[in-house]
Amino acid sequence: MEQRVVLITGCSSGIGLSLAVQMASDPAKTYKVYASMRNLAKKERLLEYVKGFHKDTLDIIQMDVTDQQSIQDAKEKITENRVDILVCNAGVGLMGPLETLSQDTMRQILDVNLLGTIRTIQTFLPGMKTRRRGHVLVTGSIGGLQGLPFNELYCASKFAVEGVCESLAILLQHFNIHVSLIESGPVNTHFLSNLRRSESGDAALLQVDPLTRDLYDTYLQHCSSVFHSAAQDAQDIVQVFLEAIQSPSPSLRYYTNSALLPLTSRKLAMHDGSQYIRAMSKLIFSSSGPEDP
Ligand SMILES: NC(=O)C1=CN([C@@H]2O[C@H](COP(=O)(O)OP(=O)(O)OC[C@H]3O[C@@H](n4cnc5c(N)ncnc54)[C@H](OP(=O)(O)O)[C@@H]3O)[C@@H](O)[C@H]2O)C=CC1
Ligand SMILES: CC1=C(/C=C/C(C)=C/C=C/C(C)=C/C=O)C(C)(C)CCC1
Repeated sequence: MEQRVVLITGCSSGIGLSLAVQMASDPAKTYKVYASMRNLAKKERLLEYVKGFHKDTLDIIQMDVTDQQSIQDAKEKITENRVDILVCNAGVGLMGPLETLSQDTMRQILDVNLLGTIRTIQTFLPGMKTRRRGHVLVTGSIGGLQGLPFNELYCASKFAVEGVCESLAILLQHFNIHVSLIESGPVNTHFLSNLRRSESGDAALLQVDPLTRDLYDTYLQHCSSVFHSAAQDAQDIVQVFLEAIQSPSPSLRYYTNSALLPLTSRKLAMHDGSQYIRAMSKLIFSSSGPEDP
């Protein structure tokens, strides 16, 4: 049977790397994986994982999702001249009080997470439409479904990606193209160490009022304990990707961690949003307690 051609962005580490390794190592050689990364100097880690298995199932190519020319060049390296499964996974985190974020930092996050995802889809969508076949998968986040304090820009980028995918999914039904978001909570990857903080770092933080600084400290402690105690492994996320990829009728959303669902449904339980805000505030800041108005 003809191999299914897969392009994955952000394969230098984390979820992208694990997904590329798993798909390229499929014993039936079902997939031809183009594992893309913005910096090919980082390809050794991926090569170590696949060892000798990859000759006809893996190609590592350069692709920076913030650079349209680099996406175009990557497209031209796909010898099959088609992509059946497109995985938009590249992304960066950003944490810090909103008022400390520089214009450049905010632009960079939106450029990678939102516009990078859009550019990638724009480039490969026309081919899928012509062939009336394709599956676009995007690494979504709890931060795309509900607000997280001190993650305003990151959440804005991931909420926006939800809007792009949900809107496209309605249209693309007419082209037999599926869109799926793989919604993850915390995952043990390089995400936390790679995440951007405010450009001007500690100096900007010192300008912020003391209550915000205290709450930020509490959040950072909470976040690191959540990542240590409840984070999933990239391999768990890969299993959910494969479930979506192998489904004859893929859904728009897949949740990697059922523990997230109660919080997500709180958001919808009261239409004015108050229940979710109260629950999340209590979970994260319970010891600090909100000040009386
Ligand atoms: N880890 C988590 O807790 C969660 C992560 N996610 C999402 O998962 C996705 C993957 O992150 P994860 O594996 O966790 O973290 P990693 O930091 O390990 O991986 C991120 C990948 O994105 C790449 N990347 C960053 N900027 C660009 C760019 N301009 N062009 C191409 N690639 C780029 C990185 O490359 P480089 O090495 O060059 O920086 C890296 O390969 C992201 O979209 C993230 O938002 C969602 C929910 C939870
Ligand atoms: C408090 C709390 C949570 C906090 C999650 C956090 C802080 C997640 C951060 C996620 C990031 C940064 C994702 C990136 O894509 C959970 C686990 C939802 C549920 C239990 C209570």
